[in-house]
Parts: sequence; C-alpha cells; structure tokens
Amino acid sequence: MNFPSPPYATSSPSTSSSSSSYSLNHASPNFNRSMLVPQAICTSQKKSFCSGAQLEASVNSNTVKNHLFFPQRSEAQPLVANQSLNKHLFSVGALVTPTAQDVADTNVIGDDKIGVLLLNLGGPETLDDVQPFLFNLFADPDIIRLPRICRFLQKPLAQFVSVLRAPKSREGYASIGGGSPLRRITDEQAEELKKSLLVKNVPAEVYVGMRYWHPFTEEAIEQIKRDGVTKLVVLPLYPQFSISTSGSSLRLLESIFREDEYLVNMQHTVLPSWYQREGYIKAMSNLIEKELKSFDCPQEVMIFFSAHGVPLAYVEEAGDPYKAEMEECVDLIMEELETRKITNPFTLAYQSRVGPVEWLKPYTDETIVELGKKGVKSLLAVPISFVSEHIETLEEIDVEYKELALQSGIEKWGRVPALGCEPAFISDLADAVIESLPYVGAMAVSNLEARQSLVPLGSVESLLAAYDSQRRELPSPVIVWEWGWTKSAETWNGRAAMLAVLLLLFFEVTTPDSFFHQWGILLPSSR
Ligand SMILES: C=CC1=C(C)c2cc3[nH]c(cc4nc(cc5[nH]c(cc1n2)c(C)c5CCC(=O)O)C(CCC(=O)O)=C4C)c(C)c3C=C
Ligand SMILES: [Fe+2]
Repeated sequence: MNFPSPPYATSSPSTSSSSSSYSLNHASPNFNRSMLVPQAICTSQKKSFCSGAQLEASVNSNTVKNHLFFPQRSEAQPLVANQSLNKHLFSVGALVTPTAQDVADTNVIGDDKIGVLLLNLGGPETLDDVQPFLFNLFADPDIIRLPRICRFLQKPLAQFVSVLRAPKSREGYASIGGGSPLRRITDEQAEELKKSLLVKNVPAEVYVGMRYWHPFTEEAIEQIKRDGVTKLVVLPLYPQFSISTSGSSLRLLESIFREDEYLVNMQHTVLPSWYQREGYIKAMSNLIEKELKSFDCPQEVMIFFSAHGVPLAYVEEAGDPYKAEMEECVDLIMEELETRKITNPFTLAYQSRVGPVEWLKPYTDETIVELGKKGVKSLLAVPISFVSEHIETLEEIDVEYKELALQSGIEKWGRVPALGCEPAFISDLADAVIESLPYVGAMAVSNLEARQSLVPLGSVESLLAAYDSQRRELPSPVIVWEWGWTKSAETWNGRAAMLAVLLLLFFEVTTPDSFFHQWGILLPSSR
C-alpha cells in the first residue's frame, strides 16, 4: 500500500506528547494572583453575574489572554482555578489590548513580511485517501494516547485501527461526494482572510497547514520560508482549544520550529482559542437567528448545540479545557441571542465518538432520543466545534441525526450552516490577526527556555512581566501508576486489556497460520 509520507516522517521525535514543553505561559516567581482578581468571575455557571463590561473585556482582550495563558491544567491546579485565572487575564488584557484599527494605524508592520498560518485537521480528498488519512490521524499521540513505554506500538496500532475504521469512514465520505470538502473550504477562508486583511491595511500572505492530510503543516512551513515571512501569526481554525486538535497541531509546529534556525528566529505568535471573540459570537448568533426564522413557531424551537466529542479522560485526566470552553462558548452565544430577545431553550451535546472508551457526555444521539421522549417537536442543530462543513455536519448531523430525530418524535428539523466564509466571521478573524501583531516576538529573543516555547517572550514580557517563569507542560498522557483498586489502575487495566486484544487481532489478521485463518474466518492472504 502506498502511504503519503506521514507528517511524522519529517518531524522530530519530539512530536511525542510528554516530552515537549508546551507552555504559552510564563509566570514569574513573584506572580501575584490577587492583583489580577476581577470584580466578579464570569463563568458559564455564573452567567447572571456577567456584566456587559466584563463580557466586553473578555472579548476584546482575547489576544492578550492567548499570549499569556495556554489553558491547561496541572495536577496541582484544578481546571476551575485555571478558568478563573483565565478570566482574570481577560480583565488585565482589557486595559491594554489595542483594537485592530489602532494596530493598523500604527507602524507595527513596517518592512515586515506578514504571514498567517491557518492550522486545520485536513481530510481525505478521494476515497483512496481515506485509510492513509486515518493512519496519520491515529498515529498522532494526541489522538491515541499510549503510555510512553508503549509508544513503539503507535504506528502498528494506527495501521490496524485505520484499516479497521476505513470501510465505515469511506462509506461516509462516499455519501458526501467522495471526499472531504475541508481543503477547498479552508483555502477559500484563507483567500477571504487575505482580502479582509488587505482591506484593513494589513497586507499578508495566508497559508494553510493541515495536520493529517495535504497540504501538510510541513509543506506550509516550507512555503513560509521560501516567501521570506518575517512575522507569522499562527491561527488554529478551531474556536475552542483541545489537546486533540489545536494542541496537536501546535505541538507539531513547535517541534518543527525548534529544529530550524530560520523559524527559531522568525517572529511569531499564536492564538490558541478565540471562541469568546465578539465577532465570532455575533456571527454564530446571526446564523442561528436566521435559521430560527425558517420555523413556523421560532420561539418553540430547541436550539441544539452539537460539538465534536473527545474521550472523557482528556478532560478529567489530562485537563483538556475543551469542555469548559465549549460550555462558555454556548453561554456567550445564548447571552448574545438574549440581547436580541431570543430566549429559546437550548442544550449542548457531544457527537462523533470513536472506539470503546467513554467520551464527553451527554452524547448527541442519546440526547436527541430523550428530547423526543420529552415531547420536543422542533429542533435546530448547531454545529459548534468547527467552522467549516465537513463529514460530521454533512453526514452525521444532516443524515443520521435528522433521521434519528424524526424517528424519536421530533417533527421539525433544521440545521445551522457552518460559518465558512461568512463576512462577519472572516472580518473578525482578520481583526484577531491584526490585534495580535503588536505581541509578535521571536522564540530566540530571550534564552534557551524561550526557544522551547511558541510564546513570543519579548513583547509579552513588557506587558505582564508578572507571568514570565512558570511553565505549564501539556499533561502527559501517562498517568502515574497507582497500586490497588484505584480509578487510575482500573483505567490502565482496561487500556492494557484493550491493547492486548488489538495486538492479538493484529497478529491474527497479519499471520497466515493464525487461528482466524485456520478456521476460515479470514481468507488466506495472496502470499
Ligand atoms: C473540534 C473538533 C474535533 C475534535 C475535538 C476531534 C477529536 C477527535 N477526532 C477523532 C477521530 C476522528 N475524527 C475524524 C474526522 C474529523 N474530526 C474533526 C474534528 C475534531 N476531531 C473533523 C472536522 C473531522 C472531519 C474531517 C473531514 O474530512 O471532513 C475522523 C475521520 C472520519 C470518521 O471516520 O469519522 C476520525 C476517525 C478522535 C479520536 C478525536 C479525539 C481524541
Ligand atoms: Fe475528529
């Protein structure tokens, strides 16, 4: 079989998750949390305490937050604490973040050649691409998280799982036209972003770097170097951060940067998540408002946010902020709708689970059935974790979930389109890029530690010197072993058993004298 050279072939071994430092945050030893405490903490649970001013602050200061705080959790710090800290940073940022207009009016650009790198997942363009695409996906240690001592199994396991998954996946892609629309849509978004930046007086080249299919991130980086970009803004096209999406792409990027003298010296900055930006929230609200009008009784429609799930362990063990960011995002959209006198009931559920482990709940399919039982008659599905149409909107939501809803007693079904190239959304992305420019710095400016992080130190340092030493590592997927009948031991026993079964299956399928072959369950290979 002919695989495209997977991204792993060209990147350093440090794509492995636990070894690479992953911090975007540098907190100093004299970091004083109290000075950052805001008037009120605006969490998704405490929606009613969120004043307009605070919301403004959190929205406008996104850039600063991103430079200072990569929302991850260490064992010692519960996620809740991080969330609060996150909010504190918003407030500080609100005092200093210039608007896109301010930035465009100043001479931040000068003689620089500005580049924007859009990071995305990538998708198979033909049905023949499906299995090698899945191989790249499952070979990512941020997608299948093996204990470090089992890392040598990553690629054989990826091969096995991708072969197993390919028929189902291929069927899905066949039903949406024979391939993923992701490359086309992301290219269009890049083109529109470039135009929008130009209109705002910021000439820039926009590049697309996919994680699991063409154009691979490595290809984009080569082009960036050829073009002589001097300032780069890295923008993952996922509104909310997850270890499995933006995290994985940034980890790869970091390993590429660290190995390359040109890149180490190139000024750059990263916007790891931007779900709380006013422009994004308004653009999503516009789409929902418009789609609600297509129902006979718009006010009775259940607004059903459906996000791509992640395994529960990502959130509960590794501290992935994905769930918290998702919930906050939904709350912000509902608050915006409320200002437009739209007060529909709403709910959030998680779709697209893969494999035998527990994923974030509630699951979309189960929730749809429950809503049907409760007598909900009209439902508007809102894909919330991704900004382009893709297999999970076009097939899973539009076909599978719609059918399930109608079978469950829901009579009226609607679906909000993905943002794609919505002008308000693209314009806000352009603003996000422009607002980040004053904070662009070089990895190599400061010291060895700076080289290990995607955080631009120079400009951030002067803003909030308070945060310049503590490094937050992306939590290792290896949870420390605990003896006894503990939750961790149970998890790892389960994983070990699963691994053993998978390996057994792998050898059964690949060995001609195996049990399955002897009993005629598998046909003998042509060898
Ligand atoms: C925020 C978005 C996404 C998260 C989080 C995410 C996590 C995640 N995904 C898988 C497994 C698969 N994902 C697949 C396709 C796919 N995933 C996303 C987004 C997120 N994934 C998108 C946009 C797409 C579709 C791309 C396209 O071609 O249109 C697939 C392949 C399709 C299929 O077979 O269902 C798999 C497999 C895991 C395991 C995971 C978290 C660990
Ligand atoms: Fe996925």
